[in-house]
Amino acid sequence: MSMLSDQELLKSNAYINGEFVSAENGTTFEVKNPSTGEIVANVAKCGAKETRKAIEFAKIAMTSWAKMPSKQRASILMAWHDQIIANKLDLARILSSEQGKPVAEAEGEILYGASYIQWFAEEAKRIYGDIIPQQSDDARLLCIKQPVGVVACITPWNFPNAMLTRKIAPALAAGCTVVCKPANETPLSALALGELATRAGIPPGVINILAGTTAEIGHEMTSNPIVRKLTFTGSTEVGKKLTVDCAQTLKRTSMELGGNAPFIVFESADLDLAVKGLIANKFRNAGQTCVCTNRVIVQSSIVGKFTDKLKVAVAKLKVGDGFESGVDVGPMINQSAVNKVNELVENARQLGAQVITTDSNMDGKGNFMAPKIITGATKDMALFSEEIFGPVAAIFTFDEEREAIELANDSPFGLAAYFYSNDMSQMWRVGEAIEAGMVGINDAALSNEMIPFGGVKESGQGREGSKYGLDDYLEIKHLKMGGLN
Ligand SMILES: NC(=O)C1=CN([C@@H]2O[C@H](COP(=O)(O)OP(=O)(O)OC[C@H]3O[C@@H](n4cnc5c(N)ncnc54)[C@H](OP(=O)(O)O)[C@@H]3O)[C@@H](O)[C@H]2O)C=CC1
Ligand SMILES: O=C(O)CCCC(=O)O
Repeated sequence: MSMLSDQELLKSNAYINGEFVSAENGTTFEVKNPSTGEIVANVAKCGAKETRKAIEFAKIAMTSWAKMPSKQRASILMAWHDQIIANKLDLARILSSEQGKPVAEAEGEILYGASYIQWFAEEAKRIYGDIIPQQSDDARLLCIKQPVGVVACITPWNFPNAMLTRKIAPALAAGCTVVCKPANETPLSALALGELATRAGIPPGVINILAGTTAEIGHEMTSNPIVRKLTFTGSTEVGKKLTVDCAQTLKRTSMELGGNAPFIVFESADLDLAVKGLIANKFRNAGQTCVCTNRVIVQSSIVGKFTDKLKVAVAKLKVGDGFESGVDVGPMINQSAVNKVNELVENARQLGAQVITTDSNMDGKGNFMAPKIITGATKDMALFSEEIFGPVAAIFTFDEEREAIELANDSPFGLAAYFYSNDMSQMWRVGEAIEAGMVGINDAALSNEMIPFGGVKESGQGREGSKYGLDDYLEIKHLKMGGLN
């Protein structure tokens, strides 16, 4: 990658115990640019052996990392944050070249990812215990919080930087050490974070990063008794499997899984605001985000007006290579993602929906897909219940508020939900009635490091970010100090 100002950030070996090492058998796998199909790097293909070693190094590193005063841990985390900010452009270029999203959007992700490190560096100094009112004169009752242990982190390809920092930062702040498996499509952003961790003075073994033979790595992570917690972001199917596997050694788990976000537009809504919110939310990362709108649910009385405004806005989106200026929508991650979205669109068309493809000569070229609006969508279509994960906005209609809530909640998922209304009592009623971990009211950009990110139902459990985010990485221990008389 010639466009990097610091070539040392492009790492292709695994980051284990502070060093970049090849796989024990020397094998590699290709990481390709989804826009061009070009090979960006050949990355060390690790398996069970390398994972076991990394876990053992993480265990050794934890003895001193957990004991380090929290203020010192915080300042090391801040040094890592500062390294990331100083190298944000190179990190964005690496991210865009392996994931495809426009470079400006990738830079946004780097800043977003770094914000979790800053937040948890601050929170590291606020891990308080408790003193419980005593029950007798001769004893005092206390609670202290301790790191849960070595943490395994498995992350997806859609946010190769931020999904990892959102896990590593709270783990390290709590005093845990980590072994991370980024998606094989996008390991380079993760490995660059390893290089910057070394530069920031994060001790060897505290962060380990490897990719390769997924099933072997996953099996070692879920079965090795040293690992005390697994945190995962990805599909519900894999999340369920990992949860079952972790049950054998009763590891704690945090699961950030698939969504099926409803976006309800009530007749009282500011339609321009709703369209603006939908465009930013639905087409972010080419629709490949678990909090992207999946079902646009619009009150019948305004559906025509809303759809007209949406068509105008969608037509302005430019599809293309993330390195071209002015591009809003990059490629899909790979051909199978394109095929999956096309199948959902075709299913809707066959069941009577109209498909409006905006005028883009990029549609169907390689991994590119032009944004689409589907009108006349109904519950029997697969895209009502399946995560679209692509740039397709499907519009369903309703007549009454009760119907909108029923449609929104008619899903096993419950991650994000959005609605637009200018009726204050409706805002409270609907906000409380929707089954989701996060609800945006007249706002569809929920994510930031200060809010608890996570879902209910089959969208997972646990919360990332916010003042609650450390809890997933801490154990509460009771100490009774007796014999005081
Ligand atoms: N909630 C979310 O943010 C995401 C949801 N999804 C949804 O999931 C669908 C499929 O996407 P996909 O990338 O396949 O998601 P996956 O859940 O398969 O992948 C997420 C991560 O889990 C890893 N993984 C997969 N199987 C195992 C296993 N048995 N043991 C350990 N790790 C494993 C993957 O490795 P690798 O891929 O490298 O082999 C990757 O690092 C998408 O279309 C979308 O609907 C996808 C990504 C993110
Ligand atoms: O899991 C995902 O799809 C990424 C969530 C992106 C965000 O934090 O908004």
